[in-house]
Amino acid sequence: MEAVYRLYLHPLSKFPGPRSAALSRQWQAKIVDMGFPEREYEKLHKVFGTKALRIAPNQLHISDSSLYKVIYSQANPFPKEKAFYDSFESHHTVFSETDAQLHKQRRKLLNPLFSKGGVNKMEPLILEKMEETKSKVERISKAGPINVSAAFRCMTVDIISEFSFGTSIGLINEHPNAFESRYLDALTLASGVPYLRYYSTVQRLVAKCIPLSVAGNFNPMLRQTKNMVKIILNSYDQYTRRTTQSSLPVIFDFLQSLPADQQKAEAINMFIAGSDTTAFTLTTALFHILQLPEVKKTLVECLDEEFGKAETIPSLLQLEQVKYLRACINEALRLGMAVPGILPRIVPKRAQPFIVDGKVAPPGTLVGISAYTMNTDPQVWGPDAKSFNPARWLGPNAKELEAYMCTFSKGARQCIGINVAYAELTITLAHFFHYFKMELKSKEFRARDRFNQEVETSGVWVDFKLRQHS
Ligand code: HEM
Repeated sequence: MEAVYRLYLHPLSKFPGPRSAALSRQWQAKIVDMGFPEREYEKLHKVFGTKALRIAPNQLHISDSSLYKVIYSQANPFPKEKAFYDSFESHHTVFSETDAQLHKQRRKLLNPLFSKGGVNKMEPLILEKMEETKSKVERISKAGPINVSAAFRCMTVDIISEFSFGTSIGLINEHPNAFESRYLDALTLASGVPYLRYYSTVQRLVAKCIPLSVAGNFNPMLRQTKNMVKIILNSYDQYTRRTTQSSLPVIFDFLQSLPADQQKAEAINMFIAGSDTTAFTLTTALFHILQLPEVKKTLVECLDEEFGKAETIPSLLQLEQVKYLRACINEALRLGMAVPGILPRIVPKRAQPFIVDGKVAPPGTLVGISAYTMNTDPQVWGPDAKSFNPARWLGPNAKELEAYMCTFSKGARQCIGINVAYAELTITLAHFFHYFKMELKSKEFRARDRFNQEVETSGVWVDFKLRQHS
């Protein structure tokens, strides 16, 4: 009976899509499990000739980019889907809050820390951690290529942990001769499992029956996740017992009006949102630039000029003016989107119906447009939409293009860490391309979408030699 309803009578029955998707969420779970659902949805949009593909009994995957501003708007965005964001178990944090008013209040508390001025204060911290990473790369690269994905993950974890709660976890130098850390797998688990749990009934059930505190006693990876959370919680205790003000602002400074458990949840959440995302973009940047000799040459020449002008090293502000560096960063963000998939939203009850592909999607329908759809739309980016081409950011319509790049999402729920991410990307890429001669050793770059993209364990390997500067 339910099957007949979903196929023929359901309000979404007029939207095309695979029959199994209309019948149950199992189809979508299978697609997610394949590793990169956006590519499958892209094919199916073509097969069914639609801009609104039914991918679950109550869900549409939309490819009409003109609707992005409606769904993810600044003034009146469609609300986040509670079940999806609850699966991250960071209830009521700025990321997971589904109530618009409560979200606004929380975001207001955090905005000063993440403003351009706030983030500029982080420059010494980013430089310090980048230098630590660079020195280690220089030392261990004599023994062979380095997995840059792991190196950048260690670096971004150390930056964000210090930024979020005032204590660096210390992954860069955890292992003396490699970028290896027992916490990297734990981080993968912490950031990817909620997504899988949302789609898999079995995982959901296991998580419900066996809390992390118990499961951690049996599974080594879960034990590390538990330990990682413990470090964060200890850092909060250290923060409350501190006798002097730390030189850099930390997240807790801005959350004093909240109960302790909410401050801790926000710090854990920030730590997960802010580490692998930037590391993935840095890895993407290296992977593409090192394959394109002309791009690499132009970038290095521009950077050499900027470093040559500076008395010691160029500041973040100076590096931000290097147009070709900015173009490479934007292109790495566009193609290397760390969060490529749909961010699920619910169609609200409003005076104007929500019309997509000429049909009404009724209130309560789950909808979303992915960064993948927006960032690779040939109508916007041209026939080379899937190629790495920094020059596209140097033309007269570059500002216009920014409106279509949705790597950080848009509107009221867009990423709060944009300035942090740009600062890390700018400083790291500038120093790495100025100081090192790099050669890509990996032939391919395999990643899976688990809400955040994860580089597969095979990694991305690069040979490093120090460049000679006169
Ligand atoms: C290249 C790096 C990054 C990318 C691509 C990225 C991407 C995103 C995206 C797509 C969202 C929207 C998620 C949703 O609606 O479900 C988001 C939200 C968020 N991001 Fe980022 N992010 C990055 C770096 C960071 C950093 C460095 C931080 C913190 C230091 C951070 C913290 C957050 C937070 C707290 C939210 C929730 C914002 C809200 O709902 O108000 N992100 N990010």
